[in-house]
Amino acid sequence: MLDFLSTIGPELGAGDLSSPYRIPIVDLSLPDAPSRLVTACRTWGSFVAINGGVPTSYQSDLLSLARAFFSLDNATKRTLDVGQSGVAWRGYVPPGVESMDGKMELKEGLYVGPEHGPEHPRVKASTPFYGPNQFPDTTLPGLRPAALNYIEAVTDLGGRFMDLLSIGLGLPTQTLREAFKHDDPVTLLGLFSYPPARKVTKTGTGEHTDYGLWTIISADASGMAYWNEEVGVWGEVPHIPGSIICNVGDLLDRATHGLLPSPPHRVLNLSPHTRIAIPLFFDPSWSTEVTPLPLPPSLLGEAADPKRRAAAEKRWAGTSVGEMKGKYAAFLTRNG
Ligand SMILES: O=C(O)CCC(=O)C(=O)O
Ligand SMILES: [Fe+2]
Repeated sequence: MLDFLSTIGPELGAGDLSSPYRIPIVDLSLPDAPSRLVTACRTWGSFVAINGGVPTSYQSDLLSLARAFFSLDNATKRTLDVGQSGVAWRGYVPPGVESMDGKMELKEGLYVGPEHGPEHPRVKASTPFYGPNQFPDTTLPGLRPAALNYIEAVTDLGGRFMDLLSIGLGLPTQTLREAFKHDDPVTLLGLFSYPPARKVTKTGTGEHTDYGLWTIISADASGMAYWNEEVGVWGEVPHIPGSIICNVGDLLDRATHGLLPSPPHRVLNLSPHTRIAIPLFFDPSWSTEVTPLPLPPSLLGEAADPKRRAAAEKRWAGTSVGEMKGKYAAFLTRNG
């Protein structure tokens, strides 16, 4: 893969709408949304959704409350340290702690999720990603309700993406929703702050792929780019207020026999302002038996094309989705 730093142009990071390589926009209110979504995912592994039905006030409220959270003093933020939450992985992550590519990242974060009380069977069983949230209720009481409203609306949207994808792949509408048990998805929301990079060598989030099915992102500025392996270019994500960025994760790549690639991506904030992004990681139910999807024969034929299959196997090698069997829970405990 080309190093993205060698492809950097003056427009990179500015979300240049005239760039020939940018992630396609899919208007979810139009009848051709299923086919556009599938084409975008097959080409880029990602798309920018507009008219998705998530109230724009939910996005803008949570983006500004997240910004307010990160401007709190360090001592206050550290009282919510993610380490205190154990396997639930909910709380504050200071800058420099997480790394996607082994290099120091500028990002700081607060992980939150749907509320699960102490009596929830998965909390009692110490299931990863289930457990109490750590919200700054005293200093920022609005953050909890804004995050919970946003999680609910975006989780619904994730299910809708599944339906559109089923239709676009020529399958009955409910196929993917049922295959991944999306009445009971595993979700986690990251609230992330990316200070200005100042140098192009300092990524906010280093190059990586996402593990699960979809990552669904609202952001208040540009800075995100996806790698297209076939063309060998970075595709910039245009910043359209009110839009929602979505990308395929490794599990959906594998479940679609490699037809929808999980794209390497990174965040590089070259603007002089801090960028806030709120990705929701949308995964199957914990109890899903994950198997490759029953795609129509024509698509299975395309996926079996030797060149395409070899590229897919290269992507899967060394990831937890390489061996596609067992419950979703087991995937997380394998190398991811
Ligand atoms: O901040 C973003 O826009 C996305 C971050 C990301 O890629 C991730 O957390 O997996
Ligand atoms: Fe990611």
